[in-house]
Amino acid sequence: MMRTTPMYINSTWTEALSGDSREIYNPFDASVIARVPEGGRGDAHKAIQAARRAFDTGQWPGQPAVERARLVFTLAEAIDRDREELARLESLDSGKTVEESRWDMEEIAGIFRYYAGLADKEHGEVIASPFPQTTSKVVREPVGVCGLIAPWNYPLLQASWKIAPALAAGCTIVVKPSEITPLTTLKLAELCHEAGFPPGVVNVILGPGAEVGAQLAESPDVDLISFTGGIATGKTIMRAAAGNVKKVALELGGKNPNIIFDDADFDLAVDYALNGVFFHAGQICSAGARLLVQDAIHDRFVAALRDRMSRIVLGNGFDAQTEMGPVISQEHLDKVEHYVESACQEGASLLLGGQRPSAPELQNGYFFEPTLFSECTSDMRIVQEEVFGPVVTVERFTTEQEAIDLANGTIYGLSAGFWTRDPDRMERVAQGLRAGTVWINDFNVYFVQAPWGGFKQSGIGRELGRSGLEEYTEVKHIYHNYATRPVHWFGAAR
Ligand SMILES: NC(=O)c1ccc[n+]([C@@H]2O[C@H](COP(=O)([O-])OP(=O)(O)OC[C@H]3O[C@@H](n4cnc5c(N)ncnc54)[C@H](O)[C@@H]3O)[C@@H](O)[C@H]2O)c1
Ligand SMILES: C[N+](C)(C)CC=O
Repeated sequence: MMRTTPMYINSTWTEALSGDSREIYNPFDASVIARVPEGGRGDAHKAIQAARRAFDTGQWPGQPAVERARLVFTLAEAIDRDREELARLESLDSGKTVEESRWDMEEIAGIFRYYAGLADKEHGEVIASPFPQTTSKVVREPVGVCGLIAPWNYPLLQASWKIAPALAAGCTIVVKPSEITPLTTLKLAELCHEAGFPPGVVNVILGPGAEVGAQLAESPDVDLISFTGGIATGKTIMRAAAGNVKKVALELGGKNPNIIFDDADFDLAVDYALNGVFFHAGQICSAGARLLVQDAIHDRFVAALRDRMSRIVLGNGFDAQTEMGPVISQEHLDKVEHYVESACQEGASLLLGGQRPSAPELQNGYFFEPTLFSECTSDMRIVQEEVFGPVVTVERFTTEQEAIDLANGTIYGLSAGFWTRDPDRMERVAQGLRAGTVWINDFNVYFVQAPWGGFKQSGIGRELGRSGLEEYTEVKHIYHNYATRPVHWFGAAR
């Protein structure tokens, strides 16, 4: 299957100004599945100008919110209709199992429905003015032109967390998917076209982050940049955004602790420890890749985990029996291997995996075996840094406070989970953990109604929920004096 899809700028299908293109690969076997334009700064500039005009002429932001809601809802219905095609495209492009991609598409349609529903629920607020014969009200207005930059691991899901609320709020958008996984976002552009968004409201551009993404971050014509991706890129974007003090929303990485207390439901905790890590071969920002296990159950837990991990079925995401696909690219595979080597050198005990699988049918793809390290300590790189692969580390602890301190002992604070039957401990530990999401007796749960985002260096701002819509609005206070009297303060005889 070979697709060729141009970029989408000002409601027009567009090749790159340079004429350059890029091949897109299936991580399962490194085969070429598509060729797309490779945009550059000039293409980004064109898209930004289209979004700027669409915003400044007011056609979209000035529309009644119910009208915007109608179009966002129409888009949700189109996504729902084409969800199987979208899911298959996502799996081809990212290597994740088609079953996982189906969940993503269901969730994505729900995200557009949710924000279509919220679009006309913003009523503003009347303030009790301290002055007579005046009124004071607070309204929310769309922030303007938004640059939306998405990563490769959940290409359409992460883009939709931005696109749906931005459109519902009345912003105009320039979307940049990861250059290696653009296919579902291009398909979404087709669905936006079909839904009938006015020209310039939705633009999708492609190309390398350091050019196209950087142009979005730097441009004085962009009012807000919302970015999901790695911490180093996030910092670069913050610096670039300083030029015009644009608003910045960042969803960055995580090194998420999953704490197993000795009073936990043992079998459930083992089961969910696997769910916490191995979806999409561990390439999840919220992967519970850092297990903290209490002394009394440590050895039994590690043995049970190792046993289940050894039975994970690797393969093509389109095969029904496949449980885990490849990682995204050769470059990423090299990075995972490098972390595994560093963990061995630092003294972690490799209990399983740690290498590429030997099965002949997996040799063309970017596969890595589920990998388990025990005897890990908090000073190891493998414990502190995001590996973003099918690798889990186990640290041992004795007391509750020690578990909290270990859990909080990284620069990240995206999510955290813990397992216990003690209701008092549930409250204490949930309060002690410094993370944007805390799961008690569960892991890796997210839904559109609840906010998502990170403490510490895991990010700035929140996506999803009402906060996800508020990110795309400016607060305006309107004060009206309807009985203005002279004050004669300056230059008048008193
Ligand atoms: N917090 C969350 O909700 C969340 C969700 C998904 C992924 N992530 C994080 O994303 C990372 C993996 O994604 P990735 O490898 O695609 O990240 P990345 O930072 O390499 O790239 C993300 C996007 O930024 C673009 N980009 C790269 N350099 C840029 C620059 N200088 N200026 C502007 N844009 C630039 C890329 O082209 C891509 O579209 C992981 O760290 C993961 O934890 C976080
Ligand atoms: C936010 N989430 C869990 C959907 C994807 C993180 O990579």
